[in-house]
Amino acid sequence: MPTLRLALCQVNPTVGDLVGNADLVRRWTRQAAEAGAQLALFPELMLTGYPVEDLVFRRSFVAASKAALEQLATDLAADGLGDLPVLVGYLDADGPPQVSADAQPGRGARNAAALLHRGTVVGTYFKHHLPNYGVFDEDRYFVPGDTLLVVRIGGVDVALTICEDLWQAGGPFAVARRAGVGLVLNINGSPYELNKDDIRLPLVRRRAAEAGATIAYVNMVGGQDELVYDGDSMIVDATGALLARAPQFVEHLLVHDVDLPPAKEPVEGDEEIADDMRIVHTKISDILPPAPTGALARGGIIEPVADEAEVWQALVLGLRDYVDKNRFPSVVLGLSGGIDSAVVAALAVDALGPDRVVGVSLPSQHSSAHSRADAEELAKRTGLDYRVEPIQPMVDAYLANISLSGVAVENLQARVRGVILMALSNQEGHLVLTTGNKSELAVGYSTLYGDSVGGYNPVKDVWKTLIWRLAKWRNADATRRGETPPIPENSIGKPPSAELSPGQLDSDSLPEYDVLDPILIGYVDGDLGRDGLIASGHDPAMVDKVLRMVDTAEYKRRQSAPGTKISIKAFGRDRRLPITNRWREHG
Ligand SMILES: Nc1ncnc2c1ncn2[C@@H]1O[C@H](COP(=O)(O)OP(=O)(O)OC[C@H]2O[C@@H]([n+]3cccc(C(=O)O)c3)[C@H](O)[C@@H]2O)[C@@H](O)[C@H]1O
Ligand SMILES: Nc1ncnc2c1ncn2[C@@H]1O[C@H](COP(=O)(O)OP(=O)(O)OP(=O)(O)O)[C@@H](O)[C@H]1O
Ligand SMILES: NC(=O)CC[C@H](N)C(=O)O
Repeated sequence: MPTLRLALCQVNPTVGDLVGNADLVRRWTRQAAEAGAQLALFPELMLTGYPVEDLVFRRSFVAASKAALEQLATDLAADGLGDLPVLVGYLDADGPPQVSADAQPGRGARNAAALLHRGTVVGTYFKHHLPNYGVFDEDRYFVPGDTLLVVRIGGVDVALTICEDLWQAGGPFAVARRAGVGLVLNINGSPYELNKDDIRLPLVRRRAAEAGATIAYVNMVGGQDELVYDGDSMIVDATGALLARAPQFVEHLLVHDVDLPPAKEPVEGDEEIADDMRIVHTKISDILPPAPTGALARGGIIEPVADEAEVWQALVLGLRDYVDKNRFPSVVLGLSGGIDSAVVAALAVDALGPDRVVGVSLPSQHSSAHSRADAEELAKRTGLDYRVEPIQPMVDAYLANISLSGVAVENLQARVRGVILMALSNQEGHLVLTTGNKSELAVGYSTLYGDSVGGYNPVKDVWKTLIWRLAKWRNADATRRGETPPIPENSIGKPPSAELSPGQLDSDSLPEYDVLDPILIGYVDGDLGRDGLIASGHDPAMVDKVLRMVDTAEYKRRQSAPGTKISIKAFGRDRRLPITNRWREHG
């Protein structure tokens, strides 16, 4: 039985950085070769990054992607790595964009994978199943492929597939069984969602059974605007046994020796028709690197971590990559002494280090002594750059010149804070972090152009009840490691308050968060209607109140900063609703 040493390269590409991404492939291919690999795999749209969105419509970008692929094949050979077959995702096109006036049926942009060997592209596969739900819009961009490519490597027949091909029954994996392959490669740009890693393994097992073959699944890591990729690359054999699994949220080279069935005829050039796909065979078996020597490569199996640890890592990576890939030197945020800003500050310090985080206390006449003390305590524990900028003189200057009362005065304070944070951003170059959690965003509990100012919101997709769980987990984790817990216990324990008027508490305007969040989760994440929410046990009057708040806050969400998606339905691209909308479920 042949053995192939596979190298799954779980790397972090950057959208649009064709040169940098190609360099990443060259560096990791070298490492794979040094580990004795016989086949190296890189993620979906590796060369362009993923998703490239409307860059697909730019012919110049498509041409650059194709040229970068050819150049990469040449460079790998020049690097002395040409003997190692490398599978890499890239953007291709065999016709004008689908949206153009000269569009041709069945042709256009392609989400593609190329097998590189000895300085040339020896095979190309076009993604067959295109995801068009949630954050994915691939029907807008790509034409589906209809051909399964089978390559013979080291005496094993290997089929190439891309991401969504794995998520739907039928199609490439069923066709792979008809082709009698021993191994299916699946390259991914699969964004993180809480619990998705629990879905992936059973899914890969089902497809392994469908194909009757081993599956090597490689996913990218890193942040891209709202999305964060968690890696979680793995190899599962035809019986469903998990052979190797990479850690989440870090770059990783997973090298593993896999025993595979020898190829049967047919060979190169033979074609069959199966389901709605053709099968094309390419034979490159004569040009393998020498068999690896020494000990067997065993990639190891990383066990999944607790939900809070997983979400924390996702938020840290999403923030770090947003800041670094957009080339910000540092971030700034307002520290109120409350839990949201404390959690965002702790995330920022974990992501960037304390020297790159500025925390500003912006007290007004309503700020309590404890909130100032808690903000200062957080700064001391984390070591971030702490400043105090009292806002009252600026608020008073407004009020001396314009007559305001009630909510207008409350919001003025939040807006003066926003002005100061944006001024510090302009003056010193920091990215402003905004701190509204998902519960607040859902019900519109924030001041437009006030505390909602900012370029990125690390907790945009985190329900308030999860914010508290994360804070407790992060502190406990620090204690376990013998470190100082970053978040003051006071900030975790005290009742939430905007402190915009005397004695104000969130609970004056909102239900308690342990009542609010389950209704919001049903309405937002679950798309339940009023009747469904009441049937699942919620009080009808409370449901009406909450739904009214959510429905009328759409305009605020549409203007809100992007933030890391961690749930099945994040505000923004996952959940799109009209602002002007008279449909109401509530009484
Ligand atoms: N459909 C629509 N399309 C576009 N714009 C629309 C709109 N409807 C209202 N507007 C505009 O929005 C304005 C109202 O929004 P906005 O000015 O934000 O004010 P508003 O939502 O009335 O008040 C903000 C609320 O958030 C609370 N808050 C503020 C700050 C922090 C926190 C916290 O979480 O701790 C809570 C605060 O106590 C207050 O209850 C209107 O005056 C109008 O200009
Ligand atoms: N006194 C303040 N100093 C600095 N920033 C503030 C102050 N008050 C509010 N902010 C900013 O506005 C955001 C929203 O204010 P809010 O009072 O809701 O605080 P929070 O941190 O969200 O905590 P909580 O909602 O639990 O009170 C804060 O996260 C913080 O970034
Ligand atoms: N890029 C893709 O095709 C991703 C789709 C797939 N459902 C996933 O989330 O992993």
